[in-house]
Amino acid sequence: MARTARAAAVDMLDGVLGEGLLLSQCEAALTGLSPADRARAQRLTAQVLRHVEPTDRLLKPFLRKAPPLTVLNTLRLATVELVLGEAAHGVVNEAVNMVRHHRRHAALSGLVNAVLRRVAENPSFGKQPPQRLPFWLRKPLVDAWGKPAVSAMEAVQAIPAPVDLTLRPGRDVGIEGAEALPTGSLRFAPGVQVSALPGYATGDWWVQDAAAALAVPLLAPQVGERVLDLCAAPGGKTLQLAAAGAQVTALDVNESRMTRLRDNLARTGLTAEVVVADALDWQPEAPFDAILLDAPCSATGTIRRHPDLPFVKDGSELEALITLQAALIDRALGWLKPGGRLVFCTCSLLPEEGEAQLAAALARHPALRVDDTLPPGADPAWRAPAGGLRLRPDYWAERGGMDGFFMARLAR
Ligand SMILES: C[S@@+](CC[C@H](N)C(=O)[O-])C[C@H]1O[C@@H](n2cnc3c(N)ncnc32)[C@H](O)[C@@H]1O
Repeated sequence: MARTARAAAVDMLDGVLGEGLLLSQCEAALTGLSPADRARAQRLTAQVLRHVEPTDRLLKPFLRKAPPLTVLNTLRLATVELVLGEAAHGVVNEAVNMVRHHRRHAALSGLVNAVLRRVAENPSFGKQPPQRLPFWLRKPLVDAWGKPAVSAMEAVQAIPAPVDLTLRPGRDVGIEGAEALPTGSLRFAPGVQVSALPGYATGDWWVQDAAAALAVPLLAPQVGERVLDLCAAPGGKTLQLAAAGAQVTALDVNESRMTRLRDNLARTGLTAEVVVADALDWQPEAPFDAILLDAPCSATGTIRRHPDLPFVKDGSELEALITLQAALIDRALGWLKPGGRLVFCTCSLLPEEGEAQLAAALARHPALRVDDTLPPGADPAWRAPAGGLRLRPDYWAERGGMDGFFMARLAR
C-alpha cells in the first residue's frame, strides 16, 4: 500500500503522544510524501493534537479498553476528521485499511470499523469544552488571569492559527484576500500557501505572527543606529530591524537556526552582521544604541502554532530558562550606550517569564525604568499593570487571536 498523508499523521501522533517527541523531531515520518501530502499530514496531525481530550471523551463509550497507541491514534485521526466534516466513507475506509495492513494490529481492523461507524452516526464533540492546557501550565495562568480568560485562550488554541505577514516598509505588496491589522501586519486565513503569494521571492514580506511583530516597533530602531538582535534566529525580528535601516548585529548560539537567518537575509536582500556565539560568553567591541532581547522561553504563547508542546513539555525546564533570561537581561544592559534602550520579550504565557522577570530586573537595577510608549496600532488595553505589554492568544479572538507574548521597553 502506498504511504499516505494519514499514515504519516498517525506515525507523528505516535511520536508525540507515545514517545514525547516534538513534531519537529518526527519529520522522518514525512519521507517519501509529495509536498502537498506532507503539508496535509502536518495539518491532520496538528488538528488531532488540538482535540485529543474531546476526541478521547467521544471515543470512550465505544471502547471497552484502550487499544494499542497506533490503533488509538488511527481512531483519533479519523474521529477528528469526521467531526470537522470530512466524508465518512473515505475516512472510515482508510482508517480500517491502515489497521488491516498493520503488521501487529491487523486483528483490530474490525473494531476500528465498528467504532468509527458509531462515531459517524453523530460526529460532534457536542457541548464539550475545548481541550484544556496541562495542569502545570493552566494553574499559573488561572492564578494570573482567572478561569474565563484561560478558557478563552484554550478556545483560540483549538483552531488553526492564521498566517500573518510582516511587510517590508516602502514596498507595495498589492496582496488581496488578506486583512490589514491595525498594527501593520497582513493576516491570511490558516493554510494559505505563502510561497505562492506575490513578493515572496523579492522579500517584500516575511511570515511572522502579529504579536511577535510588535517587539521591533516597540524598540523603534532609527536609521543608522547600532542595534543588537540578541537571540536572533531564525530572524523575523532581524529582518524588521534591518528593514528599518538599523545597523544590525544578529547573535544566536544555534548554528542551524542561524543558517535559516542567513537564508532569510539572502532572500530579502537585507543585511546584518551575523554572529554565532553564546551570549553568556560573548562581548561586543562597542556598545549599542538599542538591543532587542527575544529570550529563550517555554514558548507557551505559541501553542496554537505548536499544539505538540502541551504533550511534550512538563515545565521542568522553566527554572533554568528563568535564570538564563535574567542573566541575558543583565548582560544586555551592560552593552547599552548611556541612554540606550532594551526591549526584553518572551513568547510565553507565564508571568514568571514576563511580568515577574521585568519586576526582578527593575529590582536588580534601580536606575532602570520602563518606558510605556506603545507600538503603533497596539491597543492600550494590552498594557500590563506594572509596565510592558501583555499579549494573549485570546486577544483579537474574533480575528483569529495572536501568539502570547510579554514585551517591555527599558531605558536608563
Ligand atoms: C525565541 S527564539 C528567538 C526568535 C528570533 N528572535 C526571531 O524573531 O526569529 C530564542 C533564541 O535564543 C537562542 N539562544 C538560547 N540561548 C542562547 C544563548 N545563551 N546565547 C545566544 N542565543 C541563545 C536560541 O537558539 C533561539 O534561537
